[in-house]
Amino acid sequence: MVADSLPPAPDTVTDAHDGLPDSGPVLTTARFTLRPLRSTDAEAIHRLVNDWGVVRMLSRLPFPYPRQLTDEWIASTATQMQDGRAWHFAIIDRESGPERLLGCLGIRIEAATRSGDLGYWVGRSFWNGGVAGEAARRLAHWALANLEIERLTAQVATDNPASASVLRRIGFREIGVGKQPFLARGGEHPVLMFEARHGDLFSPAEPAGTAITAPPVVPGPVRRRTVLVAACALVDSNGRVLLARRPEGKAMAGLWEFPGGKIEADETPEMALVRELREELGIDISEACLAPFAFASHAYEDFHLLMPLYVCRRWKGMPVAHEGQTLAWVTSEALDSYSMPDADKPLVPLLRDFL
Ligand SMILES: Nc1nc2c([nH]c(=O)n2[C@H]2C[C@H](O)[C@@H](COP(=O)(O)OP(=O)(O)OP(=O)(O)O)O2)c(=O)[nH]1
Repeated sequence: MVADSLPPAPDTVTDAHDGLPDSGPVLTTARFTLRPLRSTDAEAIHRLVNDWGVVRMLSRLPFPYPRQLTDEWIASTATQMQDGRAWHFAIIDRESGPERLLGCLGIRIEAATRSGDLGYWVGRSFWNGGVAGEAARRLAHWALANLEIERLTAQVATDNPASASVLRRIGFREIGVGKQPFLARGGEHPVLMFEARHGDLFSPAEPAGTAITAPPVVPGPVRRRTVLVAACALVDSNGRVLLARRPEGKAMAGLWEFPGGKIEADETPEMALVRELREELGIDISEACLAPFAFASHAYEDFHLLMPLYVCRRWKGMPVAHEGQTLAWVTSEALDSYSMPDADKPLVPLLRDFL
């Protein structure tokens, strides 16, 4: 269990009310459903969390944990989600027949640093079954792909090695030690601090430890197929560039890219861009408005990307996301705060100087 986890401190402002709209994202893993909390979860949550073994690892909870605080906290989660301040979920076991709540997890957003703090706990009778890892991995992937954050943080009490290894298995990196007040323990306690960014998280298919295993030594140059992709920096009259965030389910989900796509066999790069921008954004550009600007040549693990980048200042229509992407008009000063694919990184300073 992560120290800075759920539920919040008793003095947290809450909007207690009866019954909650069951709205908000619902995520699934192989075994569990992660869904927004309901007022009817209170009894199960209180029973599981009001346990010294659980509470001592959660920084913000008193012990014993009063039932009334559970109700207030559940009510507050809906408001926090609506305001985009935090996203809380119940971990529901789908295999158990009638709904069985195993624990909770959530992410609190720190807008100023574009980061989200991950917290979770699992009821004692469900420990050692991989519940926290499976749920936290899903939430971490979802958050980095869908929320306005570029990194995740988490803290674990130093006497909670099981939780630290959950984070490592997901792909979190340890970045230091600190101290946190733990209400139930009546004072400060040392914590390990963790962080994960795009690219750190292991995919569900990757066996734990993949990233730290030394790659096999391959003699000679690695041969990869070259993929041709045309991309375009659309620049508006205020000098802002349009970036599109790759949606969940695609490779590099959550990273921001220049609109564009693969060049088909019978296409020129310009033809591909005219087609892609119509399909992806619903805008019409003319080939004559595409100014070649720079190119990326980058070795990804499974292919080599060759990507000409064009600049375009004139088009017809208003860009609208047609393929599940999120769009953002970004000033040149803000470009650095958007995580982009590795291939794009050398292009950003060139574009910033140009704008
Ligand atoms: N459009 C675009 N693609 C980029 C950028 N940087 C970068 O590495 N890429 C990569 C991501 C993809 O592997 C490939 C783009 O191809 P795509 O958009 O047609 O492919 P995709 O993975 O989204 O989807 P699919 O067509 O393969 O289903 O190039 C960029 O700035 N813009």
